[in-house]
Amino acid sequence: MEGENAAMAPLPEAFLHFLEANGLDPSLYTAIDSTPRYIRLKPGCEACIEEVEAEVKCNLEKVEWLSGFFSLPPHVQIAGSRAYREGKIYGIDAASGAAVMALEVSPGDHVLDLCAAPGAKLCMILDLLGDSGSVTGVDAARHRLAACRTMLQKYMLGDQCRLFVADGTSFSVIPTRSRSDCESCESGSEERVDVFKEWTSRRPWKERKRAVKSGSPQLVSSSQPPEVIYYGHRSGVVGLTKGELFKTLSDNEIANKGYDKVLVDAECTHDGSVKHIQKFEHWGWRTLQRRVLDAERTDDLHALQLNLLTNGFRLLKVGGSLVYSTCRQNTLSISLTVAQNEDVVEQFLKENRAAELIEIDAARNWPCKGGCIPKTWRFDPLTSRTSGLFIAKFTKLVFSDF
Ligand SMILES: C[S@@+](CC[C@H](N)C(=O)[O-])C[C@H]1O[C@@H](n2cnc3c(N)ncnc32)[C@H](O)[C@@H]1O
Repeated sequence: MEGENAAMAPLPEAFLHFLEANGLDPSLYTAIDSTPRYIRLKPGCEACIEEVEAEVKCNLEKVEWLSGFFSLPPHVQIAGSRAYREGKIYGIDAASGAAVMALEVSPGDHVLDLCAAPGAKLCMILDLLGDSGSVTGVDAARHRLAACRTMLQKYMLGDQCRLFVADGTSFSVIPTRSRSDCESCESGSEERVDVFKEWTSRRPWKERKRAVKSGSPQLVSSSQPPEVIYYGHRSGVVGLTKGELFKTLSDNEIANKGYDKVLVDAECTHDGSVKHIQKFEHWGWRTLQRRVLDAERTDDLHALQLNLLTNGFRLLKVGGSLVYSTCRQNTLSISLTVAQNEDVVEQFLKENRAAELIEIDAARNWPCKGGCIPKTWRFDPLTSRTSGLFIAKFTKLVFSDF
């Protein structure tokens, strides 16, 4: 009820200008929210569709363009269902699923997810990876990454995964492709001390103390060293020394030993969901101006996104591919602004001569539209019936001066 009343109230002039400047239809904000909810079945759990339907008392509609995905009415809650609690289904928007599919993960790939928490895409990548390869998840928010660790455990996906609390704009840890990657592993038969043992959930007192000290949720800064908060026994961490795990390589070495695939699912701090915008009715439109439309904040966000994309690309090996996406879990997002998407892509291409924008072939069958620059794509919430997403894919060319 509250939502309906707010949805009918007129939008302030400044916000309308903002939408117009970004080619966004104001009806996004006046329409009643009818975007469906999506779930993804855990591979192997195909037989539980009827069980879920019975529990949530509605039919699951197969998403024809995205394997393993189903839509259900927006009001249906899945969190209380047995299938969800038992790790047979995931709650993940279909557009987010498309971003993962654009990566074209193959068995054996070493994948970096630079803004990984809370982990819906990371889990999907792991489900696609098969028995070899690894996934490295990085996030600057410790509490969010801890939730991601819980998710890995719930869905029993942690074996080939490692998680780092770190600033993605300066993160530098490369994948362990083989034991011979770290020369000292081969050095003689003397016993190696101080190596990472099997991961255990029992935390050493030092780490517990640090967590208590850090108190309220906060983001790590680029000056803080990365901290590994989880690693599976086939993630390439067990048996390495700290020095080997955090060894820094030159950009030339990374060109051979970097990640095969990188996902930069960049931060978009502004919550532009209808529900959030409606809150400004209560807080006042001046607050909206300050918190959402403020040019300085938008510039900061643009710089963060560009830096995340640039560092993700630095960690990619030559011939590998990187997907850049901006989306929100909330319905009807203003993450589709030009500043957060095409502008970032354009500036990145100008500054990185080894980067080439490439086609996402599968997108031709998705309910998305071309972005403002060729080969980029937008899931418009109104027409795609998803939460909205911008997506671009790059490859790394051989270039002598990167
Ligand atoms: C859009 S969310 C990612 C959603 C995630 N990929 C998923 O599928 O669940 C963006 C994430 O970026 C993280 N973030 C923000 N600034 C960051 C930074 N400098 N380095 C790494 N992560 C950052 C936020 O903590 C947030 O979890």
